[in-house]
Amino acid sequence: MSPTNRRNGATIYLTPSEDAHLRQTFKSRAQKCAELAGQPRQATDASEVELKRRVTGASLMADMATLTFASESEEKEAIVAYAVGNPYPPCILPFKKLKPMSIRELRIGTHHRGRVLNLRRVAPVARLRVNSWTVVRDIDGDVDGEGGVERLEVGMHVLDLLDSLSEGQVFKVLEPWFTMSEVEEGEATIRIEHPSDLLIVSEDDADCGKSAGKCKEEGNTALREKDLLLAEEKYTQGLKIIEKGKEGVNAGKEDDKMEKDLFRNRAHINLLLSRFDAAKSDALASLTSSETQKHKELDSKAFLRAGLASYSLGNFHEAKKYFEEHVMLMDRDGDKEARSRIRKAECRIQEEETGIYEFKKLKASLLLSNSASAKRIDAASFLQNVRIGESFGRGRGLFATRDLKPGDVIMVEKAFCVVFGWEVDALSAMTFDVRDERVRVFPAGLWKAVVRKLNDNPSKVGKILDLYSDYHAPESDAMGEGRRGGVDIWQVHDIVVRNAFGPGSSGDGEKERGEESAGLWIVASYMNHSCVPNAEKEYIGDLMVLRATREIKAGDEVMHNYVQVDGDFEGRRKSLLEGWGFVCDCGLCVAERGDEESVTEKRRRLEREAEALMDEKGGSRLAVVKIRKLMKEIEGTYTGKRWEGIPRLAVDRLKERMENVVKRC
Ligand SMILES: C[S@@+](CC[C@H](N)C(=O)[O-])C[C@H]1O[C@@H](n2cnc3c(N)ncnc32)[C@H](O)[C@@H]1O
Repeated sequence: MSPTNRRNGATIYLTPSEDAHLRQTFKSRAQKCAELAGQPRQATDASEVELKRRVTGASLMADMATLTFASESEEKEAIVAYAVGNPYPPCILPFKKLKPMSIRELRIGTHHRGRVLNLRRVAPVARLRVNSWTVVRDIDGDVDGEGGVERLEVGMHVLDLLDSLSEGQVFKVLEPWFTMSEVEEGEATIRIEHPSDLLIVSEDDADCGKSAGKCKEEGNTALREKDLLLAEEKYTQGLKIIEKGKEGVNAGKEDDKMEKDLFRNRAHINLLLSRFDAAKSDALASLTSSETQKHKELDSKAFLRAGLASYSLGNFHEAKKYFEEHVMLMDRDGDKEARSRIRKAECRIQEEETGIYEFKKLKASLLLSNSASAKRIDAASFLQNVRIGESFGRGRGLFATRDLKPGDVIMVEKAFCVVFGWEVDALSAMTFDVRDERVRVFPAGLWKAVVRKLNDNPSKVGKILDLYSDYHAPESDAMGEGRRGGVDIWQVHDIVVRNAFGPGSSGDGEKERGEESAGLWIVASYMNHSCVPNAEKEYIGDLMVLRATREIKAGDEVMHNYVQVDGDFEGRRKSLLEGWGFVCDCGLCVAERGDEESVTEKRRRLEREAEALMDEKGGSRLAVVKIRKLMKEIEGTYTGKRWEGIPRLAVDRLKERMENVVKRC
């Protein structure tokens, strides 16, 4: 083990003292929280100035865990760390059912279920790497002068939301959690982990006295200024005003036209924000179905937006249909770009149905470009050779639907989400899981990206939540009537732990940043592990290509290797148990488990002897003869019926190196 925090491939080594320190940090915080549980908060009103001073200074510091690591390490590289495994659900109650509470009512270590805090930010935001914090004041307190002031801390999924709050802006914290700070030891704080638990309230709502037209104008201005979130807010406000107007008697044709305009404009914003579900529904809601030339053009635009959204969601048949409608409603017979969109959708459909791809061209395009978008391949998934089914003793698994030969493509899958190591969002972190007290390296950047993608595209939530994880929903996490949306970040965490793949290095930038690429491929996630797999993965950008390495018959389970192929039995066993929570029962593990300790030891010793001879400089015929003899002896250690048809890894490893040794002689 290295004396410092050090990354080496996907591994981060900790010294025993760093490991102990990390555990101690998280355990003592949890202990302090338990000791103070249920106690009222200590009023921080008197120290509001001090709090504000600290928040300003804090932006210069790193997160506490990071800072501690960096000071113990001689290397500059620091690693962020945080605790997981104490899940709580996001607020699922309809907002109107929540009862307002004040800061003064907060109790330490408590999730204030059924309650809501109305707050105003009164200090800058100290943005750290996996936490941010600021100071907030009760809204009601502003009125009677007695409002409490408290620190508000947010986890990594809420950083951007907190950042987007302007000073003085009003917002709600749903079912607030009052706990011990992750940033400043010994401090109590309101803490938000689920993005849906922070609700930004626009100061003007449907009763603001503005017209919908004015909102549209303001939205258009915000769009020109590239403030997409503000533009979305303005168009939504306009739509609310129209909705409210419909309840009155004066609603007319003008409102109808304005409503369609607002939907069409918002569809554009939602496309830019990658909120494809909303972009599609807004675009379709904007359709006028009128025959006038002007309206046809507007509808054509709406179909284009719906098509682009469907394409991004991977619904290529639907995308093609919308692109065709777009062309049909154009006053001319479709421009070059419009026709090329239809062709692209047709190509994707063909890939889905035939599994025929231009792999060479795709690889070449990756080499030619270094941009992030180029690594996200424009291709469809081909999944027709596999089906998901029950795998005895292993939960669900992936099975072949037809016979496949070695080298055949089993499936091709486009990533649901990937964060490349050289992208700003990439972040590997250490987690301390309070459930099994294990410290793990975790692709935190991918976690954040998946949560964001799910919050932005609810139609994808079901598929992701169906993936395997150890997550057990806390009691109140049941789907209730009128349930608010909102992704449970803890559930997504546990899914990412068990299902993320590392698509390897994707460029020099990755090495510079020291972060690993990580992604989630939905169908591939159903593949179980075998130490003698019949499939291997290759990546072209974010496209996973899975090929058969052996003969596979229709109905056979397709399995790949979760761990280093040539790792020894004990190493594999440990890594599978700690990383994926199971004991492998593949032929190789059964055979190796059946060997006596002395046999395993003898095999290792002989292999080491052979390796030492191979390492000798120059190489001689005599060495070759000796190595061959040792290999024969190793062969002799594989005895018993259980070894029939099972690869002899020690011999295979030596065989691989032998060619070079023979060449040297
Ligand atoms: C990526 S998921 C694979 C799909 C999973 N079996 C399911 O039901 O969705 C990984 C999990 O599958 C199980 N698993 C995978 N390979 C296994 C094996 N060879 N034996 C037992 N369990 C296995 C483990 O629980 C592991 O954490």
